[in-house]
Amino acid sequence: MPYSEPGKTKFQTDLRRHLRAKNIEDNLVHLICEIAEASKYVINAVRTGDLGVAGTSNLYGEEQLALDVLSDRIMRKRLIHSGVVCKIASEEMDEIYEVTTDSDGMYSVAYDPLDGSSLVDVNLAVGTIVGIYAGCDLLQEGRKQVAAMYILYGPRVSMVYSVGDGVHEFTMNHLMEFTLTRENIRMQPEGNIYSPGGLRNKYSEGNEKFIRYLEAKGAKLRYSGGFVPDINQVLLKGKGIFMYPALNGSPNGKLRLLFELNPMAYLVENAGGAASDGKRAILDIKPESLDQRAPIYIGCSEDVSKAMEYANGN
Ligand SMILES: O=P(O)(O)OC[C@H]1O[C@](O)(COP(=O)(O)O)[C@@H](O)[C@@H]1O
Ligand SMILES: [Mg+2]
Ligand SMILES: [Mg+2]
Repeated sequence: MPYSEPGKTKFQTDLRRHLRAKNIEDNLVHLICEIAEASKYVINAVRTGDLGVAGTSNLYGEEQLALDVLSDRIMRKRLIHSGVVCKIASEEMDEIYEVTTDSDGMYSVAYDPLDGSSLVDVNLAVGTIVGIYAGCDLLQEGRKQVAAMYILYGPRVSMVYSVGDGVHEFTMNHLMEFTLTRENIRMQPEGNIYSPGGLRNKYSEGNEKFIRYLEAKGAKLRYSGGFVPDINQVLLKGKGIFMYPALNGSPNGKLRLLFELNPMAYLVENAGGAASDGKRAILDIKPESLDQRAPIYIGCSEDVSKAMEYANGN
């Protein structure tokens, strides 16, 4: 048999090897691999776990499913025992969890353990979203993230990550290992897919006009109601826009800055796309609270610029 190096065959590059080539701290390599490991238990829970409610609610007052609670516990335990995390914030926890006060070489992690969990009862794709910061401050602008990733639990399990040096997709193989499937994903300037969240009868006139503009240029509607698969489609096809705008009665839209928007904005910007709340880049918003929400337009840069023009009534 011809010689092949560990972690790399003619067909496969594993995640750890890919990360090691990125010239980042060993602790960060370890952390990203630990999160990828945790996702194996989350997918197992999604595939075979209890689909019922947990009987509790999260800090947004939303009813938690048993799967939300279990996925959160799986992620949290893995992060606590990773030895490289000082603070953890989760969409399903009321407060920041402090693992240690020692900040030396440590990271903080904000995550949504099971995004789109209301879709599990109809067997649609869901995901886990993660943003990583160096040190122990979680209330920083998203631009300060040193890494972001999501795991998509679809017909296949895939993982997309960036440490600021390209955006890369890995897919879980039959041994539950993540192997490289697409490297240096890039978005085109303009797209032909649109994914509009929120009740249309609560859209502003500007947002309505933007939808009409997209339809007039021949863009196709593609909205599953799961942020991870919807973003994954826009990002991997490289052409499209996802939006969850301000709505009448919900000026900050629905999606959460720390747990959902910042990691996705980091990934999309690193792939050459853009993400805005209608006025400024998502990654430039300084969060004031854990549960902060923001409107979002995210995807191809020219489509996002156009959305901002319409949102601001130009
Ligand atoms: O039901 P809507 O209003 O279309 O909202 C869909 C959005 O809400 C979410 O389900 C919110 O996430 P959670 O499931 O983590 O609460 C996103 O995945 C999705 O983009
Ligand atoms: Mg979510
Ligand atoms: Mg969630």
